[in-house]
Amino acid sequence: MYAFYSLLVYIFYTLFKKDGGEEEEEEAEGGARGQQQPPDGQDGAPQDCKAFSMEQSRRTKKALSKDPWKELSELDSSSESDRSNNTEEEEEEEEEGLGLGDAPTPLTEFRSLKAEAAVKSLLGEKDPASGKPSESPLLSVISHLLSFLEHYAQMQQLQEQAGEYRSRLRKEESRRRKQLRGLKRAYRQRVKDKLSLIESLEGVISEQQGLLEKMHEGVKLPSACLLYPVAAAGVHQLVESINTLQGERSRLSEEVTGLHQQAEVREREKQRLAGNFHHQIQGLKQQIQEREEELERLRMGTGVTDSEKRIYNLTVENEGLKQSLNITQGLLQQLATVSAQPPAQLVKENEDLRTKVQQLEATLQKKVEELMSLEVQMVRLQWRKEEEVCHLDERLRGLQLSLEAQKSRPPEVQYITKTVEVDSPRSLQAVAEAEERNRALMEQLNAQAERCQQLAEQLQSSEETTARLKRKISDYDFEIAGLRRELLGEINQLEAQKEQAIREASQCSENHLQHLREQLAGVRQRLDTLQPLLRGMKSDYGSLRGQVRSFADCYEAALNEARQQMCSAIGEVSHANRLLQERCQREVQLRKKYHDQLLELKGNIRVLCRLKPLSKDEQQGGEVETPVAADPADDGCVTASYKGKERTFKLDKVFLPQATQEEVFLEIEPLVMSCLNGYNVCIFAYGQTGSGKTYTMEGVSDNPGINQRALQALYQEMEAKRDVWKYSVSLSMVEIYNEVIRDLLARDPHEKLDVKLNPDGSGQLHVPGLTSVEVDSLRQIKKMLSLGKRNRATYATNMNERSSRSHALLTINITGTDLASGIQVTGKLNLVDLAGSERVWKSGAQGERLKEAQSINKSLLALGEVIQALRTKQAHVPFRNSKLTYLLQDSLGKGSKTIMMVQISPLEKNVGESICSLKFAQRVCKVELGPASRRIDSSAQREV
Ligand SMILES: Nc1ncnc2c1ncn2[C@@H]1O[C@H](COP(=O)(O)OP(=O)(O)OP(=O)(O)O)[C@@H](O)[C@H]1O
Repeated sequence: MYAFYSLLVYIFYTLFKKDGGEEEEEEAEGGARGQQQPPDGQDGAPQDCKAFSMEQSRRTKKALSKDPWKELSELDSSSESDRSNNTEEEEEEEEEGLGLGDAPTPLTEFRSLKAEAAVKSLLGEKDPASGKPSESPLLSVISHLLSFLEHYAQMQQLQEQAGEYRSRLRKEESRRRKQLRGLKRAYRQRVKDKLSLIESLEGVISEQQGLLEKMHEGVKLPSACLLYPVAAAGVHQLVESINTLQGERSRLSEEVTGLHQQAEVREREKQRLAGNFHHQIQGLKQQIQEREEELERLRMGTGVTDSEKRIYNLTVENEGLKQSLNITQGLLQQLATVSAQPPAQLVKENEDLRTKVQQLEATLQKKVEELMSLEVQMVRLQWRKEEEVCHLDERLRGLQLSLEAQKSRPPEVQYITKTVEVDSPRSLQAVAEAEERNRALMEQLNAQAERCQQLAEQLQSSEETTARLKRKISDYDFEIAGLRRELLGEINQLEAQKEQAIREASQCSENHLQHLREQLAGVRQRLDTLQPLLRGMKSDYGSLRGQVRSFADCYEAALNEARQQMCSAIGEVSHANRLLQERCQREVQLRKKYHDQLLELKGNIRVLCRLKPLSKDEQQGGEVETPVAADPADDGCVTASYKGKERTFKLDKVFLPQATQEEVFLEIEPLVMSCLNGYNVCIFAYGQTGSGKTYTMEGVSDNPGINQRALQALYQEMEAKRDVWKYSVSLSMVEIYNEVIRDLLARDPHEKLDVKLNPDGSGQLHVPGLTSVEVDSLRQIKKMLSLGKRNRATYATNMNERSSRSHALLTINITGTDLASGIQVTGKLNLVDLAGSERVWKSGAQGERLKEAQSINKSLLALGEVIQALRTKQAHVPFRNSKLTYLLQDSLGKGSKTIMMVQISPLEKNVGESICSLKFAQRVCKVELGPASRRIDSSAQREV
């Protein structure tokens, strides 16, 4: 409020104090104040008006005295080098000067209204709406001011509200998102937990089922081990206790089964071994007895062959005994393996027994070997003895035979005696011979007797040897008997040791078995005590099973519930989001509306910027990085980097390169449509050659631009309103080339036209001789447009060159008559495709080109001057300085609605031109044409 009252006091003071002589200073001050804008880019707030010092005022004056458009006019004459030296400095100055005095402030608004009111009061004008004389300027100014301030305050409030809503919306969104995330996380965790619980429970159930089945099969397992404190400790503890009990149970059952089996096997083995041992001992005893008998028989002088056989048999038996010993050893080993497990004592005992048996075996083996060697010796001796005896017997037999033969000789001697008696001489000789023979025979006999004697002696000695040998044999036999006795004793000892070992082993097994039985009894006792618990557990298990079965349903139900909750939460959030978004959109629309209203009130020229996309050739040429770019976050901002410096330009709207023709048209559609309500609208495309002006305005055959779309939209609207309004549309097309106006719809487009004041005294401009075609359909308009285009093309020597060197102007005049009241409104739509704004002088153009450049520059400079005059609200606006501005006077003047479309080529090589265009655009932004006014002719109003 304080600011408001301060402002009012200041306004009154200014109003009553100042007169024409001080106007300039006032303007400068106003400009300075107008420039003040809050740092956040909002339009200037009035409260700081007093705060700005005289220094601001001085700066403003300086800025105003430096007219940027003067620079352009100097361009033709000044040299390139001079300019390049000064460019930086001038640009800086321009930067500072930009926006001075143009910002919409209450004071400027007030001033314009004051001036308007003063003019009206001077002319004695009446209010066109009410027909009453105009109010006192002060009152109207104050009322305007108040309404403006009201609007402004409302707008501020709405902006604040919108900001608040937006921040609240953001907070709400983030909170909802967080909530949603938390819910999702909790839900996922719950699902995971439930699944793991189900898995563990399923495992427990399957185990329990298996156990139950085993129990049902009669396996006496320590099922009581399965018992555990149920439920109270929770499912988790239950699972753990079940697992541990299960482990203990299975371990115990295995142990018991193993012990049972061990005990049985050992019992069987023990019995079998005992039987085997007994049997073997019996067999050994029998064998020893047999061997004793055999030895006895040997001692009795049984034949050598039998002894051999006996020895062989004994050896075989010994082998058998060895084998049986091996078997016994194997069995003992098996027994040791069977009982190898836990009782270490048994293992040790078995080991001892085995070593003992091995020692015994070794001793037995030694003894058997000794016995065998003795037997072999004995057999050899017997053989020798028997051989000798045989030899002696044969000799004796031979001697006896020879003796008997000698004894049978006497008949031969008798024959010799007889012969001697019969024949004496001869008988004497014969007797002598016989006696001789008898002597010889006697000698032989004596020799034989001696021989017999010798033989008898020999026989005697051999008999003595035989007796000696027999004695030796008996000695050997005795020795063998002793050895056998020893062997028997050892065998007995061994047997005793074996029996002792078996006894010890069986005792040990018995003890172990007893121990196992005791353990089993203990386990059984535990089983008995745990049996009731097991029964309880069974019931618990049953209930648990039931719980588990019902858990799935509960779980499903919980899931569904959670899902429903989530859905409803999401629905709520999305609903709230939607509401907030709608609200936000409404707020944004409202804000835009108020902003537009504000602009409309101020009558600002709206400046739109369109960035041309890179063509395929440009993209292939590697020019993808562009120095001019739009800010995606702020659709009113465009930045350009030039010589390492980045400049930001704030415009009303910036279209990205990918913006479509439709998007561009949608932005300007409301303005175009206001023609139907009696407004003058002008849309002009500005930019260097090739930046897309013609594309935006005319478009291409399959993608029309603003011109065609505007006409189409106007026709659609006229069609829609045809019951209420009657419209008539006329169209004209001109081209301005080298400051000459040519009619593009005329039969002879070469004819030069001129702009003149309408002789009807309305103060309106007209072009005498300009063809204005009444059109009543879109088709006809299209025909006219193509005719104009054709004429322009036919007229041009080089169409492309020409098109960029001339301004094309399409004017549509619409007169609407309200069928009910008869009120007439007249609107005008000027659609202008300007010539390229580039600096042709740079190329050193000569002749025709120089003339073209000069005329383009002249017209564009004139446009700049007009803009500057409008911006600074000069009393005189130099519309007549060029054909272009003169033609556009209705559209650029007060009460008109104007849109400037700045076309920008984002290429590096064009950045200088682009920055120039953007600077010009920013200046145009600041132009205030005042509130748009309708052209209404109520003279034709009917009596209703
Ligand atoms: N937004 C766009 N999308 C696609 N192509 C475009 C766009 N803007 C311009 N072009 C293309 O760029 C080329 C030059 O465009 P255009 O002729 O409209 O430029 P201009 O500024 O009118 O040039 P001049 O001043 O010489 O008439 C044309 O081929 C046109 O099709």
